[in-house]
Amino acid sequence: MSIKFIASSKLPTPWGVFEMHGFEDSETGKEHVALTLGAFDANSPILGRIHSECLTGDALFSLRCDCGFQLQTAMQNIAEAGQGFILYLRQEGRGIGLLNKIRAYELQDEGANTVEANERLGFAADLRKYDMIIPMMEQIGVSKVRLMTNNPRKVKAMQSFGLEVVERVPLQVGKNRYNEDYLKTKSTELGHMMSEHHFTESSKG
Ligand SMILES: Nc1nc2c(ncn2[C@@H]2O[C@H](COP(=O)(O)OP(=O)(O)OP(=O)(O)O)[C@@H](O)[C@H]2O)c(=O)[nH]1
Ligand SMILES: [Zn+2]
Repeated sequence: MSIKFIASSKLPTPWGVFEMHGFEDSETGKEHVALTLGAFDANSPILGRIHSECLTGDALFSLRCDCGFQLQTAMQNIAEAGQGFILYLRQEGRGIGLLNKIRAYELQDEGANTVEANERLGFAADLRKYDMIIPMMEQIGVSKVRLMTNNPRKVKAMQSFGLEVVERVPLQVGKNRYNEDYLKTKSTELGHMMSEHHFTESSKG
């Protein structure tokens, strides 16, 4: 693996002033980011999120998915807890990239679900890998986590790297009429842990 820490700076946001840490993956050319808030004690579990890039949801306010809502809620939860981290991983479109995601959306506009669309384009449903988080977690000094996610793959990935997931904190926010089917497919075909009950609530850390 070829992840190198490059630099840190402040990142003021509506939820608080985070520290932003930049990393370079010389193998893929990807630039990953970690946000941290507060001072970490190595022995206590830290509230955090691993978030995969979604330009459409995170930056362009798309209602096709829940990504932007999850990111904002995670930042808010961290601010309320007074400490926490977000690893923002540049693996757009579950690893297929932005342009292929737009191709997949085109197929979804014609009736395919999110998994079928990937498969019709010749991709697996989820191409993401998480090994870049090992040096990122080491750099920010966190090894015990309360992980905000509904995705069991993220929990398993962390555990397989020797990181301790003390608790999974559900993050079910942002359901709307445009992403209802997408969220259903995530739950039935991608294994996401979602309950109807949580859809409308923001999950508090
Ligand atoms: N290929 C594809 N990617 C999508 C689609 N909708 C969203 N994505 C991508 O799916 C990824 C979602 O990542 P995360 O927000 O980390 O979440 P997750 O794996 O759903 O798990 P959670 O932690 O429960 O949110 C992002 O990379 C999005 O760009 C889609 O219809 N097709
Ligand atoms: Zn998204």
